[in-house]
Amino acid sequence: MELPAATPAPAPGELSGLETRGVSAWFGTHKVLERVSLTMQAGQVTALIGPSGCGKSTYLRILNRMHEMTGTAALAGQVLLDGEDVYAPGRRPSDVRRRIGMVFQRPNPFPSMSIQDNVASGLKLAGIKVGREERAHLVESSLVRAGLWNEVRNRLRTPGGALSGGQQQRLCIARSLAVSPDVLLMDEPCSALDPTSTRRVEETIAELRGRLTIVIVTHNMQQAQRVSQSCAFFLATHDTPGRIVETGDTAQLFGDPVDPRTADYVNGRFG
Ligand SMILES: Nc1ncnc2c1ncn2[C@@H]1O[C@H](COP(=O)(O)OP(=O)(O)OP(=O)(O)O)[C@@H](O)[C@H]1O
Repeated sequence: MELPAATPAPAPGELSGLETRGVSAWFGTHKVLERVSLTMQAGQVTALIGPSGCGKSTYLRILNRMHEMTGTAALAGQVLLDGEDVYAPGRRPSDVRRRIGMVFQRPNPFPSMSIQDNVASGLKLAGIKVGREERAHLVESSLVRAGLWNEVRNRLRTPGGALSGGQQQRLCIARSLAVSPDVLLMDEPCSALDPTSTRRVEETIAELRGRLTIVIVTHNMQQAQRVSQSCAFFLATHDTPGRIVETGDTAQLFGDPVDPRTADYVNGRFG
């Protein structure tokens, strides 16, 4: 599947990269991640792959401080956005979540709210006040960047819930983009979509590359290869928590993996 070329990257220094150092995680006494260190390059798409239950979603939720919303959750290690610890004392989780947005497995627009209000709701939730004109501009530019503008420009006041599943997912991407995040986390964003909608979301990801940093969890090996430049393979066993087995350039990890467990997984021999 041919995807459009990435837009030219902004000047170096304008984009934020993300890095974790020795991140471990628990739910109660159950340790689910073990010392995960990973660099997610600014402006690139990093795919997290691995069998069910190896901790990919937990890791993603740690990156924007959603993990701590679960009562029993604990963690150790560091998450650095532009070199600064997002868990530093005094740093507000809501500020972190504005800079590091998230798109979920199932599209979750506000169904009875209009398309334009859905996009603008991200601003409201983040406490960002804008005038009417700027709001309209942000709604349009966010929908353009999410690849949805042409399909909805004549029905901005109709409910978000009336869109197709794929369009709803792109609406959720637009909602995230409206607050100008540095990083967009995507947790299996196409798993509830048909192949055509999946392709459209993948095109959107390709168009966003170079404009912000993207981290995507996917079970779809073809998708990981189509959309990402870097890849991390997670694995947990019956009695050991999830950890990274191998990380690197996507083409290399799929074409010439170093670890035999990576080779088995990317070639569909388990998981
Ligand atoms: N809220 C929770 N409370 C307790 N345990 C949890 C919770 N969320 C996840 N876990 C456990 O943490 C481990 C990792 O789960 P996680 O969802 O991060 O894995 P995953 O690799 O994303 O799986 P999948 O690919 O199936 O989504 C699993 O053992 C899971 O049961």
